Amino acid sequence: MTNDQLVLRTATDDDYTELEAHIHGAFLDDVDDDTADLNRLVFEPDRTQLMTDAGSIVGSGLVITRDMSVPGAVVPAAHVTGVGVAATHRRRGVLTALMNAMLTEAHGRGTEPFAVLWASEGAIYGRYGYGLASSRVSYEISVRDTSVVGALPDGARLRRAVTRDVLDVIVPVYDRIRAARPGLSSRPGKWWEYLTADPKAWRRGMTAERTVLFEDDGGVRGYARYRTKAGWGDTGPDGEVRITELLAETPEAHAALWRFLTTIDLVRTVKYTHGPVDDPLPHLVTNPDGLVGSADGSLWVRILDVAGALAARRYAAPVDVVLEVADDAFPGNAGRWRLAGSVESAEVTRTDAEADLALDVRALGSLYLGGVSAATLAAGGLVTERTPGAVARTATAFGWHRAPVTVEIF
Ligand SMILES: CC(=O)SCCNC(=O)CCNC(=O)[C@H](O)C(C)(C)COP(=O)(O)OP(=O)(O)OC[C@H]1O[C@@H](n2cnc3c(N)ncnc32)[C@H](O)[C@@H]1OP(=O)(O)O
Repeated sequence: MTNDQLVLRTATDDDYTELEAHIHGAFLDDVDDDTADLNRLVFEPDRTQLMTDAGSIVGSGLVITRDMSVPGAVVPAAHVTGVGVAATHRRRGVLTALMNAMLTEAHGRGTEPFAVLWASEGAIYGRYGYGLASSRVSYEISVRDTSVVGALPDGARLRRAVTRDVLDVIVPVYDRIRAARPGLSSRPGKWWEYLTADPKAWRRGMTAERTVLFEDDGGVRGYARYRTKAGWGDTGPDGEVRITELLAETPEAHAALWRFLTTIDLVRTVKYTHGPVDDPLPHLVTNPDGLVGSADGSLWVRILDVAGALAARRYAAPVDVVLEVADDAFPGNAGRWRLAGSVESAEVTRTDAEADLALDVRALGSLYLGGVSAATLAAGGLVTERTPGAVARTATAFGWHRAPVTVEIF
């Protein structure tokens, strides 16, 4: 027994200031005067769940309304963030209550067939039906050992700018790339304003953010947002470039942006933490050994509506398969589903037919963005093959020609 007076409720606009302090506290930080109002730009109080104790906030979970690209489609997805429980109130089920409330609200809308989040710690979210669905590659590039060489194509040029001054040209580039790349999120409303606000507190010892644009006859075809830091060591200059995001629509733009970033005078190290696992960079540099890359998990997907989610995406090869799904939290997802899909269309219906594959909703979340193979999960015992050959067929169909990537931690 405790003396807690815990109340679970939806936030209002008036909760903002206390909520900011609470979330910063949960993440071991203080609210900075410069940034205190920034999150308000993207705050959705009516989708924010709070736990209060005697009226004070002790737990939070935010859902943000955005779309996410999936194989062959762009789908509304509940973007879950701002999860924090006060250190005084941990390990007694507050997160579980908040997560149930967030997922129930998103499920009840009927428009978001899945929820997605970045985990602060990978051990937390599997229990709520989230599956690890993508990885990112973090590069630390020693530019003395490797770089991208070559010249700008005729008619092409690079231009440097303050990011906020060139939103009119980079937003369309982002949106065109996003439409075809699983894992990228829409940036509706004030998202761009928020992401490019560039307050000092976000710089962590680096310069203000700059953007380099690649332009050719077709207009702006790629950009990289980045910061620099001067440094001097015993053997001379030791500067650093940190890339915020790099997006290119053409091979020329991709190569030119990386060439620029890996050949800036006085720079010895280039860091980027949002590389896609299928980035051509290792094949372009003069020496791939100079690219120190480590992959770790990024997006976690929770399927809220099996039929809606599977019908929303497309499949790399024709597939006709019966999936038997287990889902304790949302029983409407459980049972057998027949998926008939291809690159053009997908249909999902309830069926009594024998299952070809059996899997938990968590495994389905891992498969959803096309970044984790059904064969990998089957090898781990997380997908069970009931019909011989079903894993191979499903692995091919659920895969995609571009790996999921996310260039922003939301
Ligand atoms: C999407 C995002 O926003 S990610 C950010 C998550 N937030 C943070 O990391 C901030 C610091 N941490 C916290 O605020 C809290 O510890 C939280 C939110 C991670 C967990 O909140 P709690 O209220 O303690 O979780 P709750 O008591 O509901 O735990 C539910 C289960 O998760 C487990 N769990 C909770 N946190 C962790 C963790 N960090 N690592 C492993 N297991 C965990 C609990 O042991 C419990 O397990 P059980 O179901 O087997 O009993």
